Amino acid sequence: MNRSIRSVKAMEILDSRGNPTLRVFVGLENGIMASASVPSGASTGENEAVELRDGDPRRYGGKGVLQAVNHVNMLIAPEVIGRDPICQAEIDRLMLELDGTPNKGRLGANAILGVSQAVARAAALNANLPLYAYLGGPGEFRLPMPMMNILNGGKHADNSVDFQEFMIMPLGAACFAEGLRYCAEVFHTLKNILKKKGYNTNVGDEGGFAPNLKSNEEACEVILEAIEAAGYRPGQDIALALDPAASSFFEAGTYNLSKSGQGKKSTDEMVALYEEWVRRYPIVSVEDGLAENDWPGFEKKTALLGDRLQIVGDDLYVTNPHYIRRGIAEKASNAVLIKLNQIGSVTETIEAIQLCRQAGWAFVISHRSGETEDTFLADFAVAMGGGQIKTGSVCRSERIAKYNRLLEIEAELGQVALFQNPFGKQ
Ligand SMILES: C=C(OP(=O)(O)O)C(=O)O
Ligand SMILES: [Mg+2]
Repeated sequence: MNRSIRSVKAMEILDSRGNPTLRVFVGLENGIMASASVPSGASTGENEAVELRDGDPRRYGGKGVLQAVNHVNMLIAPEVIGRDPICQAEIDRLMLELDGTPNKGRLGANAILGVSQAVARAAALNANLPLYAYLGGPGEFRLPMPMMNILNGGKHADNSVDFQEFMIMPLGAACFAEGLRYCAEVFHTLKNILKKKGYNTNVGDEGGFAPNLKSNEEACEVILEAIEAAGYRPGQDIALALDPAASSFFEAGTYNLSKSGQGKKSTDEMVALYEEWVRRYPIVSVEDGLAENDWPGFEKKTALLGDRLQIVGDDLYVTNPHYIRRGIAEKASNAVLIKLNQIGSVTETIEAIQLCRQAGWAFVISHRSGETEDTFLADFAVAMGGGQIKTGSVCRSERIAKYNRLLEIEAELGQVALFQNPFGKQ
């Protein structure tokens, strides 16, 4: 049966923050129909590919995406129709050429990524394979270790915490399902502890609690208390990971911890703070501990702590092979956060991951703070085999959808499913 692409159509839907985003449908001549939805960040890196928004204040305060929808329907569709969906790289390259800008500013990275992901899904359905098996091949059966955000601050929450994400990693769990259970139990225990201490238990954009704590340190301490109260050993069973998202509090050359009232810090003082925290708390990973343009700071931090700590670049690299190459040459970190919509196509995201593999660097597949119910990310994490995923807490359905998909994949893989501590034995 003819599997070539018969239709490409986009529509405007809402994401988890109630902001517009795209859903793209790709139909094949043989009747197969696939769709994919595009996420959206809040603490965005300045070099991310362009998320095209209409800017018309009469619709969603200017955040509408009808232009991007129109670009899919009127400009991309005529070029992609008739092509073979298994030619992912060719279709992605074609869209880049059609866009013609270095940052996808004409068509919009949201338009291009929606098509790119829907094409991958259509090809997987056509091959009668689950998406993870189509993208990863028969040798990929590693489930990712959750890096679960359970306490929010920064731009993701209206509270007194400067650092954006305090996460837990169930390093001692024997399988993904068990790891997810560890995390869910700690999440519920944390809620009770926060309540008892008189804090609110509202949640931030990714579903972590957003209490008005007295300091950033208190966030680590209350989570450690929850890990122990839930019956786990901090560091062995469950470790901590942070994403301060430091670009969001970097002002005029200093790190301004204004939400907590802890004052301004220089790069050296921030590095010293992380060194102290790594000694005090069982922290295994810090993402964006410094701002996106603080390359010398990242180098210093990696030289000092890189043998003990996973140092992840998110805003620093924006999933862009160009910046990842620079990071590898300058030893600016030892890991990369991977977000499909920062670069804007499946092929370029895989290229970014290839660079990490070649350098012996770790990579963490990540959601955005604005998500949809799409579970592409879960399959993608298994297919890429990096063994780590960041996809929020367990009280928001758009995040749980990814966890539930990973549970399905683990069950489907059965005996061959692999779940490993990415940092070796604790
Ligand atoms: C997921 C993140 O947040 P956002 O999507 O807002 O960039 C992050 O910074 O890692
Ligand atoms: Mg980040």
